[in-house]
Amino acid sequence: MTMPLFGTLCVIGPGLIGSSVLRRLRAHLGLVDRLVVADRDPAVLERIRELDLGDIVTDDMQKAVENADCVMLCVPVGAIASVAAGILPHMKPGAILTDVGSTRRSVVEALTPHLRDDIAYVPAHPMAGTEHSGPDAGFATLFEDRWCLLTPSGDAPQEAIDRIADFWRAMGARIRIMDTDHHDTICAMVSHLPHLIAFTICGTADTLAEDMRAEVLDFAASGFRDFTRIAASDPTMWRDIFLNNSDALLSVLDRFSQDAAAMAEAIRKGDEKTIVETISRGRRIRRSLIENRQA
Ligand SMILES: NC(=O)c1ccc[n+]([C@@H]2O[C@H](COP(=O)([O-])OP(=O)(O)OC[C@H]3O[C@@H](n4cnc5c(N)ncnc54)[C@H](O)[C@@H]3O)[C@@H](O)[C@H]2O)c1
Ligand SMILES: O=C(O)C(=O)C[C@]1(C(=O)O)C=C[C@@H](O)C=C1
Repeated sequence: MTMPLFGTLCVIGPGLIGSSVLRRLRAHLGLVDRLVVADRDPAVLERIRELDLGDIVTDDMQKAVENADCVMLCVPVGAIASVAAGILPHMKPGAILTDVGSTRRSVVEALTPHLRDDIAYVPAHPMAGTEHSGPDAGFATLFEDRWCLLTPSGDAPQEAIDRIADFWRAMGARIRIMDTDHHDTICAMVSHLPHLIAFTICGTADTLAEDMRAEVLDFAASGFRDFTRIAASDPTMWRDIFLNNSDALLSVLDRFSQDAAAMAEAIRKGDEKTIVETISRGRRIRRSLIENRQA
């Protein structure tokens, strides 16, 4: 790995993910020479200054990117293409544009018309996070042992792909390169559908409580608590994810609904074999996640 990976790195949107990257870079000196940090929210910038996570901290996106060797967009997926459109004309020739967005197809389609021939675009999605957001939520070890999914287009130069892969390895992540649609289907299944179910089940429990005029959530013990941790996540981020990965999400939701209906049918009929098989399969899968260090 050539050091530094980037002379100047510009991070736009230093929330949970962006500030975790910045913290890691502050903890492992030498990966980049200079950190420029930009956001549209003055309170976020103030916090980044207090935490000393940037060498230059600004709300001027165009100035922020002009000397950067790499610009990393860490804003919600619904804002990635418009922020990219605003900064691309001001980036220096030969620089790399990357982002950490949770969805790919619609973001790439909206962003591609703004790309320049002399800027490589290498999207990278770290499969790591928490239900918290903002600059105070980040931590330097967030990406350790987690997958980072790179989805470069066929036009992206290999050198830029290698550079972004090296960057995420330095964040502690394991790298997998995959196709855009493949990415969206996988993430719909393992990330977007669980969030949809978690948000919805909290509402279902709350409505039941209203209907029964009784406390329901007061008695939510660890099953409900563990299952719904992710329902505390940020509404803007998740609105954008659901709307930007709607086809893949609706398709896996449909599969899940069929499987849930099959389980309901087994319970209705008293079909013990199907019930036990479904539970045992779930248990096996959950245990294998722990063995793969992803849980
Ligand atoms: N939270 C997770 O678990 C997670 C994991 C992997 C990837 N991601 C992706 O990473 C990105 C950031 O997520 P996060 O959880 O760090 O979000 P966050 O809410 O913690 O931070 C987002 C930051 O972007 C800024 N921002 C929003 N719109 C902007 C705009 N138009 N111009 C400039 N700044 C703007 C906000 O002020 C905020 O500081 C999203 O695309 C998300 O899908 C999130
Ligand atoms: O662990 C959590 O709280 C997360 O929501 C992290 C999580 C996920 O669903 O796995 C959320 C969105 C991402 O794009 C990647 C990771």
